[in-house]
Amino acid sequence: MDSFTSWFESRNGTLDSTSMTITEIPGHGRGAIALRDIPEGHTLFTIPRDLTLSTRTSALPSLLGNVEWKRFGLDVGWAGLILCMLWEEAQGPLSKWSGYISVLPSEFDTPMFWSLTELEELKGTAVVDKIGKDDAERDFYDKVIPTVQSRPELFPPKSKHLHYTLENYHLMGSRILSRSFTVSKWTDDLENVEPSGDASANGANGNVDNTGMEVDESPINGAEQEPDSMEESEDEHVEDIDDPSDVAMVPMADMLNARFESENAKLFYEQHNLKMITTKHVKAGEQIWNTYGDPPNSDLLRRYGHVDVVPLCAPLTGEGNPEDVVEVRADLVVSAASNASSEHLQERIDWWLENTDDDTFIIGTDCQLPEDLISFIRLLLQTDMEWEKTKKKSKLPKPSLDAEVFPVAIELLVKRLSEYPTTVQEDESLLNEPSKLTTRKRNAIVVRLGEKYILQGTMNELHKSREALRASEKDKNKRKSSHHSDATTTSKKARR
Ligand SMILES: C[S@@+](CC[C@H](N)C(=O)[O-])C[C@H]1O[C@@H](n2cnc3c(N)ncnc32)[C@H](O)[C@@H]1O
Repeated sequence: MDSFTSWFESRNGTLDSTSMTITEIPGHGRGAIALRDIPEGHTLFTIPRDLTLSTRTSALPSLLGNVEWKRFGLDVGWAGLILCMLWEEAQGPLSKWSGYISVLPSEFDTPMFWSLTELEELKGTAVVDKIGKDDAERDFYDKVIPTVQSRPELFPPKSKHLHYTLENYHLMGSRILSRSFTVSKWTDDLENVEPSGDASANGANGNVDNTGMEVDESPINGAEQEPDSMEESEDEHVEDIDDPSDVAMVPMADMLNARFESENAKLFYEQHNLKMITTKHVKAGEQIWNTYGDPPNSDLLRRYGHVDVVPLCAPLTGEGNPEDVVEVRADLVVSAASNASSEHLQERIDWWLENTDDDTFIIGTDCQLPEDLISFIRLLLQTDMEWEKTKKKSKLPKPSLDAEVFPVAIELLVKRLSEYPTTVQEDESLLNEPSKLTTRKRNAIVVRLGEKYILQGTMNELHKSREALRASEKDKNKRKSSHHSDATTTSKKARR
């Protein structure tokens, strides 16, 4: 770490080494530890914008030329930044970022690098379909290889097999996925900024924010020092951002780990610098945590290779990630509803997709059926006459949980649970013997068990609501009939 810190400071980064140090933390890789009590609002380190590594700051896009950059499709997605990182690495000590690239991790526990047997453990979860290995491979062959072959003076043929390999491409992609920030252009200077890909304008005016790591605009209470003009990075994952030149690697800021609701430092950005500032008092010896936006474990595992396990809130009990979710595909809803519904569903499904674009429903740890799911089930259950009315009014069915919806919803949850090859009990007993599990297997079990807890919890909540509905209907009928017999008695009395 010493050589990295020296490199960082030699490039005008500043680090308060009396307050924090970067060190190995068991189970977390490297992380930042407070060396003393640090007040809220304290600047831990500062990164000049031009020390961030992106397609705005690397010289490669301008050397290649904007027209060629676009011709090879490097302005779309992450291929451009990955190529910049491969190229910077190939420059060795001549690269401005050599002291940074050399300390980036070369091994990952993200599912991108799992064997097929390991991936089997994730069957049924939201992870498997989102790994994106094939898309990355396509970009490598369609964009990177043709670019490299077109300019031997920039990419010497003998360096091809050393640096511009598919394996390295995946490695750089994973580094971006787990460590990058969103660094947009500084708004005040937008007009002065050259089109992206021109290194002369690079980095002069970018705003930074980590892949999942955040920055805040709100004033910091009790700030030891408060920068004049500061913005906080948005809680926006780099995967979702529109402009790929906003994706940036931020040396030092990416050394901080994160844990559910534990953030005590955050990256703020100013016109020329990015600053890591404490957002809470941090005691000596404590870890300094950034935030990755508290995603569900399925996303944490896919992007970062670890999971969060903390106490869960009612209606769930035990431990897991409170932000966990289960995805339920619309086609599974259709199959759960098929016994109870009309045979001609395709027209309704097409209408639903046209009107909502919703083909997946999300259930969270509150274990409540989402309104859009209830509305979709009701659409499938409508009589032909009701369906004609819905079409005419162009209005989604009301999301009310009625007696007809319950059996379909319960059937749906049973079907969704059966997509996992193991049961809750089997997973729990596997987790009870941690010494028999690899980290990857343990993490896969935590992800799938978290999803199953939600499905089971939702089933319990549904049974409770159904009982409550039955009881209230019974009550209503009772009241109706006693009202009826009262009325009969009264009228009999009146007749007498
Ligand atoms: C932005 S980097 C943080 C620095 C990293 N630990 C390192 O050694 O360079 C993100 C990576 O740190 C690790 N990490 C972060 N938070 C963690 C946590 N709560 N538990 C385990 N690993 C964590 C994961 O490997 C993740 O991919």
